[in-house]
Amino acid sequence: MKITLEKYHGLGNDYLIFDPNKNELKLTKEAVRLICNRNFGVGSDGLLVGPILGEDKMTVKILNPDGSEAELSGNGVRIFGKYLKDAGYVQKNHFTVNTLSGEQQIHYLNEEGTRIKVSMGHLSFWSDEIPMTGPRREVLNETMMFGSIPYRVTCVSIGNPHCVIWLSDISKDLACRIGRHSEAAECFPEKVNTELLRVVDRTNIEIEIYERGAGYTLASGTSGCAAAGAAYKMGLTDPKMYVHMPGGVLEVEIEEDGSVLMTGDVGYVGKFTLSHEMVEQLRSL
Ligand SMILES: N[C@H](CCC[C@H](N)C(=O)O)C(=O)O
Repeated sequence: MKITLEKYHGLGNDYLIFDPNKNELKLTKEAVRLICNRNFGVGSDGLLVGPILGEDKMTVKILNPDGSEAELSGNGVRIFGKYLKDAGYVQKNHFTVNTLSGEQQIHYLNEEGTRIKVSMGHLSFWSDEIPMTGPRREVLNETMMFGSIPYRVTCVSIGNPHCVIWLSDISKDLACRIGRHSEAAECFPEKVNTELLRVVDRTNIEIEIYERGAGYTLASGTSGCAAAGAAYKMGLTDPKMYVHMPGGVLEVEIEEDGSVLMTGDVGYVGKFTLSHEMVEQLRSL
């Protein structure tokens, strides 16, 4: 049995694509963890399983390296959009991809499909839609304790849950120190992605990211959209801005109706054919 995986990255947020039309392997949580492991496996920030074809829809399952499934991944959907073009599944420059959180519109902005615009759906700050415990309210500028330290947080869903913390100074170290506490805080029944937000000016923000189910990453599309949405909701920025992350820059636009457009680059790393030994190990998990 031959298993091949294609590796892409969105601003350094790397994903492996497992195409079920080309690979026969039952993917258990343990198998996903091993494939994504940077020492014992191929290594990535997640796995994209698709296209799952049916009823003239193309669906992608988004799996974190801990084996959990995510409702949406901004970099993941952009990467998947490029794979669909590279693998010949689509010829048009504008089409729809189906995820757990709904349908995303993909627009190729160049012939190679390396620059892609995605309509990411709507932002919601309502606690029951994030989800968060406590009375139903919009979670804006609330004080929350992470690691016995108080932080002002704005929480938002864009299909997956986010906790945005506005600070004057941000760093990888601080993102990891806070993220370790916030990811699995009791008030987030489905856990949470955490972003540290620094507002540079009305059209530029900077973020550091600690992803649910993945930990620290160099970039995250949904995190970029969530942080941009929170900054705009707090009146700190214009609706269109550049989101600067350690891995690169995303363009994010918050539309009048609260829907979000995200534009950024995608890179192709290469194809991996797993060894017989690795395939047998995966089949045993
Ligand atoms: N870890 C996230 C999913 C991946 C998000 C990120 N890689 C992106 O590009 O949006 C979650 O569990 O909600």
